[in-house]
Amino acid sequence: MKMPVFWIIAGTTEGRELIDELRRSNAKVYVSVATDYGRELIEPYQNLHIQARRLDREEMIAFIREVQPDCVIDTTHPYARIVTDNICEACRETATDYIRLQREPGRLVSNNPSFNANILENMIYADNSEDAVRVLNDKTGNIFLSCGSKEIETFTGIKDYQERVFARVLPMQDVMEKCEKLGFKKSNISYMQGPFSKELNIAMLKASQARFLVTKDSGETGGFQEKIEAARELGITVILIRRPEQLEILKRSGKIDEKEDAQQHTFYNKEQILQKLARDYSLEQRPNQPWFPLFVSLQNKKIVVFGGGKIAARRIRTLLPFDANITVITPELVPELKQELAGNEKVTLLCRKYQEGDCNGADLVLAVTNETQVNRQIAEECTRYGIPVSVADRKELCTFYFPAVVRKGNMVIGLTASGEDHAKVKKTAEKLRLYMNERMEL
Ligand SMILES: C[C@@]1(CC(=O)O)C2=NC(=C\c3[nH]c(c(CCC(=O)O)c3CC(=O)O)Cc3[nH]c(c(CC(=O)O)c3CCC(=O)O)/C=C3\N/C(=C\2)[C@@H](CCC(=O)O)[C@]3(C)CC(=O)O)/[C@H]1CCC(=O)O
Ligand SMILES: NC(=O)c1ccc[n+]([C@@H]2O[C@H](COP(=O)([O-])OP(=O)(O)OC[C@H]3O[C@@H](n4cnc5c(N)ncnc54)[C@H](O)[C@@H]3O)[C@@H](O)[C@H]2O)c1
Repeated sequence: MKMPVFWIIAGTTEGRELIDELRRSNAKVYVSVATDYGRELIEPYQNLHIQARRLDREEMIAFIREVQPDCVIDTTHPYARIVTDNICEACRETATDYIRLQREPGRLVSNNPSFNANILENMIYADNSEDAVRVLNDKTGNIFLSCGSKEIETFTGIKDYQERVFARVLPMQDVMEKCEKLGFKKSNISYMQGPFSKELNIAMLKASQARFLVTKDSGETGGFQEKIEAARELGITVILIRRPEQLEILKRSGKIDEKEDAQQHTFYNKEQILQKLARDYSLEQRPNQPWFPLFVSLQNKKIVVFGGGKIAARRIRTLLPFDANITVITPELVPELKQELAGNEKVTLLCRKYQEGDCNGADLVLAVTNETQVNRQIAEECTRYGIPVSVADRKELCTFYFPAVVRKGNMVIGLTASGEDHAKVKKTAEKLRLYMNERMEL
């Protein structure tokens, strides 16, 4: 059966969760994130291909034509409108299915009925930042912006903005420079990273003597509710910048024309989306299958081992009888092993840390350092060049498993529990060693 292919445009928690759900599936998963930081947040696995680059519309079209996904899953931020527009247009141009996964809009409800009445009375909807500025220019009193720095320049359109506007933005160099350049007073801008409690919101709104709070509907995990409740408690008017209209976006993907259909393309949680992917694109979750024992000659093959601790030592000892050329790259090596290896011309020791390119020319690689990030880089380098790699702290990154080896002469048993129970493998191997030594006449 054909393997389903998905292209996920990520960058949000929802996106990362979905990507993780596909780890054990039959799908081939392409992921695009905007930055290297976004890439680092994603746990790699074998059928996952990540690219960290902002694509424009034409590049998206080219990418879809190249990898031919069954559908494109847009998990970008609800307000990342330009990206969503581009994705939709690229889907329409290539006649590819478009699916949206996004955080559920924040619920403006509470168990207390007076809350709803109260907050709705004090709420003004704006279609976008420009619209919010228009509304605010008809009003007097201080304004607290909590809608990010991306469009903060629009708010310089507010009369007396240097006096009236207070803002809370992320503590990043470029954001600080931007705010200063736009002429905001230092004392009016708070550089802070969320999440923010209701109490903190109340304190900040009080300190700025705000009569208006401007916010986007960032959904429940975005601290939306805490802001709304703080505003309600202080009797402050909320200017709510609406989410870009879903229906309008979906129509542009060329995939729908009826309102009911819009619902079928938008999902608020991963369970719903996984059901759809199973139904429409034959997505299947695969149980963990046993790995096949492949016996290969290591004679004069080049094996590179990164790390020189307890585990690396155990594995090097296991490898020695198989007559490979072993290069060990590690700043430190356990002293007993150092002695054992001294004078062994099959072993080369390089006393330094891993460097990109070290795997070049290797037939087999063992990533056994105690630095997760380094092991991961080694795995990536090997995957790029098709070199089999075993990663001691992350079985998902292994393209082969290092087995427990039980040997007597040329009789070799390689043992693995398919990565599921290492302690059991060890115990079983010990029993087999005893059996081989005591009972086998070889
Ligand atoms: C067979 C053996 C060969 C060897 O290492 O020589 C081996 N692990 C052995 C022992 C062992 N490993 C671990 C413990 C601690 C106790 C425990 O977890 O119960 C013990 C027991 C001990 O050392 O006493 C911890 C551990 N292991 C892995 C992870 C990461 C993960 O699972 O993702 C973690 C968590 C690390 C952490 O938390 O940081 C991963 C792998 N270990 C593998 C091989 C590969 C699959 C083979 C299989 O099917 O098991 C695989 C998938 C990848 C690979 O490395 O190629 C060897 C027995 C040798 C013998 O006795 O002769
Ligand atoms: N698969 C297994 O059987 C198993 C069992 C237990 C632990 N582990 C995992 O294996 C890894 C190693 O365990 P250990 O007990 O040998 O650790 P350890 O701390 O004894 O040894 C780590 C070694 O890595 C080296 N190292 C550190 N940074 C390096 C770099 N940048 N480049 C090259 N070498 C570097 C150190 O010099 C040291 O020799 C850990 O990640 C551990 O979680 C695996």
